[in-house]
Amino acid sequence: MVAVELKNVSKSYDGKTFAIEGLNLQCEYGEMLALLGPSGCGKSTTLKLIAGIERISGGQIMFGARDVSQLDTASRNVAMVFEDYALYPHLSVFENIAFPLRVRSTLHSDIDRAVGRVIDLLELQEVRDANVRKLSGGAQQRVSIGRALVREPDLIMFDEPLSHMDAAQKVGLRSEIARLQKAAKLTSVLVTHDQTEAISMADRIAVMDKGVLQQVATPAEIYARPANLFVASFIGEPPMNLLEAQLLEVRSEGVAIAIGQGVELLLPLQPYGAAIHRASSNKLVVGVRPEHVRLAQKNGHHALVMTTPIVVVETRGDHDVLQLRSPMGRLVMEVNGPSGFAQGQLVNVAIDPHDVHVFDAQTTCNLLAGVTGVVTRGAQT
Ligand SMILES: Nc1ncnc2c1ncn2[C@@H]1O[C@H](COP(=O)(O)OP(=O)(O)OP(=O)(O)O)[C@@H](O)[C@H]1O
Repeated sequence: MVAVELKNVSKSYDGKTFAIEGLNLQCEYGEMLALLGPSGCGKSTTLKLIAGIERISGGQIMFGARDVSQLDTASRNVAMVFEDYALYPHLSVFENIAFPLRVRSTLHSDIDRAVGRVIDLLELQEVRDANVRKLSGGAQQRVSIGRALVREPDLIMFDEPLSHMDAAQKVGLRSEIARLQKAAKLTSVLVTHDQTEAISMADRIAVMDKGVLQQVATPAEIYARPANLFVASFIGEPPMNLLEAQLLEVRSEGVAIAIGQGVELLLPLQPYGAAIHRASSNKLVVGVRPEHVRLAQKNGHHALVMTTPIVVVETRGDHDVLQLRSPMGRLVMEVNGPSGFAQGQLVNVAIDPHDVHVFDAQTTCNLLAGVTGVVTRGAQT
């Protein structure tokens, strides 16, 4: 069931340019939806429009069957969790969480019960009466989540909630928020520029660029089938290799394309025999994720093997990232570490046509976007 729906929503601050344009988006009950994109893509504006902090310039915002487009923040029952916690530094954990209820003049006994329940849920019993200033960043953020939860909001919005944390705190709180969100079936919107955060916490991700929604899907779907070149290059670390290519011809055994300096690759007829007709010209872009550039196996049956020099070796602990100068163009590949590879060494790499993504160079769309029944590694649509 749809909890929040944005119908053709637009927002212009200056009456000339649009910070948000024609946004259609739904968040289901109990779902965590992430708004993900680079700085300036419009995710904070979208959050403010949903919360009622900013007014829409066009379209409609629905909470269930209720049109809230013209309602102020107080009438929307939305709670916010900010990156800087926004706690009252002179108050205890208990009093910070109780604050929204005290403002509403809730009965003392009801406050004790409601705050106690939230403190249990967040496992803050041991620091219940401590001053929030004495807590770690992670614990402070849990208190601010508690303060949001105690109001029993219809929607909870997380605005870059982990930005102020160090790497270890991030990992812990990421899974903690995800656990809470699932346990309490919180309908929530997460705003983040960090793909790891979105992928690890959200049920679905809405990727935005320049105020326009690029794709909304589960993390697995987005990874396996990015809708366009923007999503392909934004999701994945190291980013997907994107190589210029050309359509040669459709043959009985596959769709022949030439990549870079004429390296021929035969794409499988199913699904490319039909999908290639969606291309607006013979100019294509082929995407290969670094983990899909593999070391060729001796006596292996590979569709495409290239011998390429290693230009750079980047050691990352459990894996190494190699930069290669291949006839296809510059390629980044990921191998298990420590790999022992060195700069200048020649390496035989293989690419499986089932692993590649093919985009229309002009429209930037994935030729398989919206094509159903195709099994891509990692996801089935
Ligand atoms: N109050 C405002 N007045 C005028 N323009 C604004 C205002 N807030 C945002 N904008 C503009 O709207 C566009 C979207 O900004 P927004 O802050 O929503 O993006 P964002 O993705 O959240 O970026 P960031 O992560 O940097 O906050 C940008 O071009 C920004 O300059």
